[in-house]
Amino acid sequence: MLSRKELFKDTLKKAAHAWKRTVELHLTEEEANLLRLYIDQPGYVDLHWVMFVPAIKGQGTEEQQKKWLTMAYKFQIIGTYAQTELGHGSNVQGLETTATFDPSTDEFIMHSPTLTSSKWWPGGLGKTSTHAVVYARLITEGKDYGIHGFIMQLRSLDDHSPLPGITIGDIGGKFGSGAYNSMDNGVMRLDHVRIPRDQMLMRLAQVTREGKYVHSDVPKQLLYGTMVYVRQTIVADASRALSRAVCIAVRYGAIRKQFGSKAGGPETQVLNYKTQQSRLFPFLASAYAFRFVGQWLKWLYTDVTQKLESKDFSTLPEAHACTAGLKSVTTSATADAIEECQKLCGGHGYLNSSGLPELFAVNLPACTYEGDNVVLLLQVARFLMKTVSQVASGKQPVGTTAYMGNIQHLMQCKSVVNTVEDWLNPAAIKEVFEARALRMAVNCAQNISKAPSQEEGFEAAVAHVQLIIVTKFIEKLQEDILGHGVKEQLQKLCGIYALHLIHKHLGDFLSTGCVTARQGSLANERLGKLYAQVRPNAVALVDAFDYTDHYLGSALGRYDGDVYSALYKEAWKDPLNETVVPDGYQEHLRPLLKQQLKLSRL
Ligand SMILES: CCCCCCCC/C=C\CCCCCCCCCCCCCCCC(=O)SCCNC(=O)CCNC(=O)[C@H](O)C(C)(C)COP(=O)(O)OP(=O)(O)OC[C@H]1O[C@@H](n2cnc3c(N)ncnc32)[C@H](O)[C@@H]1OP(=O)(O)O
Ligand SMILES: Cc1cc2nc3c(=O)[nH]c(=O)nc-3n(C[C@H](O)[C@H](O)[C@H](O)COP(=O)(O)OP(=O)(O)OC[C@H]3O[C@@H](n4cnc5c(N)ncnc54)[C@H](O)[C@@H]3O)c2cc1C
Repeated sequence: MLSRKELFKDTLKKAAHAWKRTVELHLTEEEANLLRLYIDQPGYVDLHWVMFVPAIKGQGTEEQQKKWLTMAYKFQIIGTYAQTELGHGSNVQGLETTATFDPSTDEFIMHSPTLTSSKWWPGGLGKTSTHAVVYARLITEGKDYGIHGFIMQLRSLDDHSPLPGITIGDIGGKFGSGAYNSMDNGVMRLDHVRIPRDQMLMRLAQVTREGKYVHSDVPKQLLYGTMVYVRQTIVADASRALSRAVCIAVRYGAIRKQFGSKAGGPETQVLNYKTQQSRLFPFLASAYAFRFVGQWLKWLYTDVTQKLESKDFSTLPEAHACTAGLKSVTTSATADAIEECQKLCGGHGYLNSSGLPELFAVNLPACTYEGDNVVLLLQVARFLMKTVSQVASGKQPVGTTAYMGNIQHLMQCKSVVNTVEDWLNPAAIKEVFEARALRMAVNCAQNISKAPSQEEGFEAAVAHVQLIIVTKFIEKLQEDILGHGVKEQLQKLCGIYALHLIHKHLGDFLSTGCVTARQGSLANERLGKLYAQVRPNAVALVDAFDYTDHYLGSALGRYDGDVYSALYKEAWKDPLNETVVPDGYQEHLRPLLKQQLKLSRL
């Protein structure tokens, strides 16, 4: 119910309090991150910790890190990541802001040459950040060397006013009433602003005192390293958001009753309807699947980072493909699922007090920020096409594409499934996912020379990423899992995750010849049985996420199931209910009613 200004101020207050507690309690970085999660409101700190600090860590020299990170870690400065412009977001190489080296003063001149070169979107830029890593075209000795990162001070550390030559503001209200409106996404124009040469982030490339451009012996893609890092964290965010929505919808589904009473008996819990289960349980399974793949992705990222430190860049393309692909598939599925959970809760799901509208509005932009999901999947397609051509020339693929090495078998195999029970076999499931992904990638690679099709590449990328998620779920189940019967429940969810994808993408599986129509219908039959088996434990499976009522913020998703009293209480909190007769009655309602009354008496 807060206005934009109040909401923004509230975010500042919460962030300042969280930082105070972080310091007082000597929280570790991991604990401090958890604190941000509990605050649960997008704010400038996200950009400071998730992008500004990592950008300096990844692209700054040791000296630069020492200088800037020392201040950033103590919150003496607040930073953001200023890459996107009004005219270009996806196409990073198309950015227009310039950083022209002036050897006479040993400075860069930072400038926005056009309206479309205005920085547009960076979180925290609008009203909060004192500093930013600004991405701009480096020009020296008259030559344009493309996009590089620069540290800029934006606002005075004394009175917070923008420094000379810098025009900054907020870009305006965003989707939803609360949601991302707590964040001051900003616009910035630079008018020949001078910064010292040593504020260019110089780990990947340097400009010498004389103005000579020198590139280090590291891949230039490391410039995109911060985005790889954040995409990896977004997968974990998506799984959390999805599990919150599912928790609300499952708990409410167990409370809500409609129809089906026989001889005056109780009505049916909506969760018992098969249609409700077939819409909802795939989301429950996806929430677990995304959590497991997110844990694996975190491991992959750490592994790649360690390799990069010892100058082994071999796994960088795979890390890019995995983070880009998983970020896309998990955030798109999550946004769709939250919206569907709202429908699964009927009319009450549309109320703000259900918690679902806010959850949707906060998570929807994850499909766009940190790389539009379609653009990122096209990057995965590019990686797959390269891998296919390497396999064709005899190179053995590794990591998540290792299955492509089994090309002879996977291009021809027919699924071994013959009965409904056969679809319980993880090896049978994995084989059809591998065969589908490989065949789609190979078909796309073969067609590229004839008529390049973006959609074919996109679909092949989706198939590959879904294979990764299914595989990581299956691998998780090979680990020791504590708790009586827990593994069995997870096996059922794994089955649901994989089989619902076969159901959804049956066209792909049929057209690539991986499964027959009969096998497809056996998969559906198996899926129906799994839904029935999961139903008795559905509430326990969402309770296992261990969310407090406060964190869930939903009248429908309450742990105690006392949904109706909660909805009733929430309704009375609405400002419209502060007075019995509404504001506006005297000016607009009363005269109207009186006039109609007069007319009717004539
Ligand atoms: C004591 C301690 C106290 C600590 C206290 C802590 C307190 C804690 C408080 C808070 C913590 C917060 C908790 C964390 C919670 C997480 C919250 C998450 C919130 C997120 C907020 C997000 C904000 C959003 C920010 C943004 O959106 S930033 C902007 C993002 N922009 C994009 O993503 C742009 C997308 N476009 C691109 O990436 C590129 O343009 C492109 C599409 C990849 C194309 O690139 P290019 O033009 O160069 O073309 P290509 O020719 O296609 O590529 C060339 C080759 O490069 C390869 N490539 C491309 N990208 C990469 C990459 N990233 N890595 C590696 N390689 C890459 C590509 O494959 C090509 O290779 P080739 O071999 O085929 O040539
Ligand atoms: C809430 C939010 C926070 C953000 N925070 C930041 C931030 O802190 N810092 C920052 O720098 N940026 C930030 N951004 C910007 C964000 O990174 C960009 O919006 C994003 O990268 C998408 O770029 P775009 O807006 O240019 O979309 P566009 O590329 O213009 O996309 C428009 C449409 O075109 C399609 N499209 C584009 N290129 C292709 C292609 N090659 N092939 C096929 N289809 C294509 C897309 O799929 C999409 O449907 C934020 C954005 C949002 C929404």
